Amino acid sequence: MIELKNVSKSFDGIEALKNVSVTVREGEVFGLIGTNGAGKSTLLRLACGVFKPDDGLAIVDNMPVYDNVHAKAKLFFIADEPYFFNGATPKDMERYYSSVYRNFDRERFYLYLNSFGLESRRRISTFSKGMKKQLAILLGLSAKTEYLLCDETFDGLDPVMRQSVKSIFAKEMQERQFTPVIASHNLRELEDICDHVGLLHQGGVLLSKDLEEMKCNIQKIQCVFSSKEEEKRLLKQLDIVKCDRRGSLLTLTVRGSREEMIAMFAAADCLFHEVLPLSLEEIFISETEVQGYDIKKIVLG
Ligand SMILES: Nc1ncnc2c1ncn2[C@@H]1O[C@H](COP(=O)(O)OP(=O)(O)OP(=O)(O)O)[C@@H](O)[C@H]1O
Repeated sequence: MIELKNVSKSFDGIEALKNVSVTVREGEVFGLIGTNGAGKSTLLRLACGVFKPDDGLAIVDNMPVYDNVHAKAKLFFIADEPYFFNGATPKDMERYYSSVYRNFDRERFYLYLNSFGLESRRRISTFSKGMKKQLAILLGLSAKTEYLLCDETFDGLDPVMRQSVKSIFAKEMQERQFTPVIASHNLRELEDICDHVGLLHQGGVLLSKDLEEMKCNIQKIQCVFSSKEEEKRLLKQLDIVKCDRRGSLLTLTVRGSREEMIAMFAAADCLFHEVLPLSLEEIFISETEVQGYDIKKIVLG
């Protein structure tokens, strides 16, 4: 488990994080979302012991991580601009990380490299930005650390690559203790990947919740009512977050459980109704609205 307990960090008077507490449990994919400058990189750097908190504690598996090689050996951090040695090839980087991480799986690294079509002896400086990100992910996965901290690593990966990385994450999570933490400024980049999402805003945590838990509480329903009267009657009973109308077709975002909605709409006089899946953005709109925030001003959809 990674625990940040009341951590604060400032840089020359700029408060990057203020009294932030976050817990990342083992075996879940933790998404960290926030706009540019919200404090995501600072939080990840505190979590992996690159920075020392001004106040509070960063703990990995019950060990303070700063200046602690045992705790640090459990983490691999992929920076937003991955660092590679000057003139290095993927093979050179493999050699380096093999010497740093004692469980580094060389065989798997070359298998991954091959399946991603990256050449082991080509200079990394000739790779595209996306290829560099892929390589950083493959090095991080092959290091076999329990925690993989990814700073904007998914942003900019093409859909096919995202899917491949997602499947590898799922496979690794099945095979061993593996907990990825993925920071992004874009909710869509985290869609379908995360089990838990923490929202950072102006150096503080606005919310930190399980996606399943959030999904249980909000539903999207498309429906056509048999009459205006029936529409009015049912809408009055619902806790509506959003209502879009196209002719007689209504698309409603409503607070409540799926079972509750199915029962209400089945009992109502509808010509048609269907409960649909919600996007992460729609869930966040509802969650942050309760706290008086406009999500569109906090993160980019
Ligand atoms: N080394 C540093 N020196 C000075 N200020 C810094 C440093 N690192 C971060 N900051 C400041 O701390 C705040 C949080 O920055 P941070 O990089 O953690 O945000 P972020 O959420 O990762 O942003 P982005 O999405 O743009 O990468 C910003 O105001 C930034 O200017």
